[in-house]
Amino acid sequence: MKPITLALAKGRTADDSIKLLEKAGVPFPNFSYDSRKLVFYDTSGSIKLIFVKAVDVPTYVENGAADLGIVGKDNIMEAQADIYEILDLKLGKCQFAVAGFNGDHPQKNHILTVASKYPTVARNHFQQKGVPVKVITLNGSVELAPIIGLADMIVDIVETGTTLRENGLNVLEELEPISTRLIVNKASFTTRSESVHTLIHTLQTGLE
Ligand SMILES: Nc1ncnc2c1ncn2[C@@H]1O[C@H](COP(=O)(O)OP(=O)(O)OP(=O)(O)O)[C@@H](O)[C@H]1O
Ligand SMILES: O=P(O)(O)OC[C@H]1O[C@H](OP(=O)(O)OP(=O)(O)O)[C@H](O)[C@@H]1O
Repeated sequence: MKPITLALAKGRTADDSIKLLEKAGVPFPNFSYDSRKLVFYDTSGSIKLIFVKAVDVPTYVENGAADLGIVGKDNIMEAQADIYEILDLKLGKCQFAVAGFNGDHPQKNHILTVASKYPTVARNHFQQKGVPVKVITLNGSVELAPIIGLADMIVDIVETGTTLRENGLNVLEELEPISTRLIVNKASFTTRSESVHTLIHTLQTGLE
């Protein structure tokens, strides 16, 4: 039978995700960070793991290039992809937050500028509050934006709080808790039901 394809997010949660799969009884013995390989198979040959940039995992899954994906809730929310979110794998725990300088009082008629690696999340948050903002998209070092005056505040991930603290910023508002999730392509959920459900069940067992 054709293997099912699992897209695994590269980056800081990859190692724990591989360990979780291994604990659940799905080892990828050839997986190695040292090689430049991007495709791996489990021992049974029934799961094809593709190693992709975290931000791209929802795209692979939504378009059926992968049947399942392991990726952070941050990237799922930003992508707004039409997929099923099935399991909380409880890895990579952090939180979305609005951050800035405490005591900043925006002047009247001044439209707030918000910098973020997650422009859709930022826009949606302020839209829901009815606060008009201009969103500036950055790809990293987002905490720099309020310091150098590029933005009034940021929407970013906070884990330990060290990056905010070391840059003199504070959490102004706590948003969605983030963790790594298992996502599934909607068509695969039905057409590859048996293989998909076996992997879901296996991962569930690994979480216990
Ligand atoms: N402190 C943290 N900062 C960023 N992401 C975190 C943190 N803690 C957990 N995560 C989770 O880890 C995932 C991968 O983060 P990582 O920074 O490795 O990837 P990335 O955002 O694609 O990085 P880059 O584009 O800088 O390579 C995030 O999507 C998030 O779900
Ligand atoms: O609360 P903390 O434990 O300090 O973690 C949060 C920081 O980690 C992430 O940055 P990352 O290391 O991915 O760097 P980049 O986004 O600047 O590339 C995130 O964007 C914050 O800057």
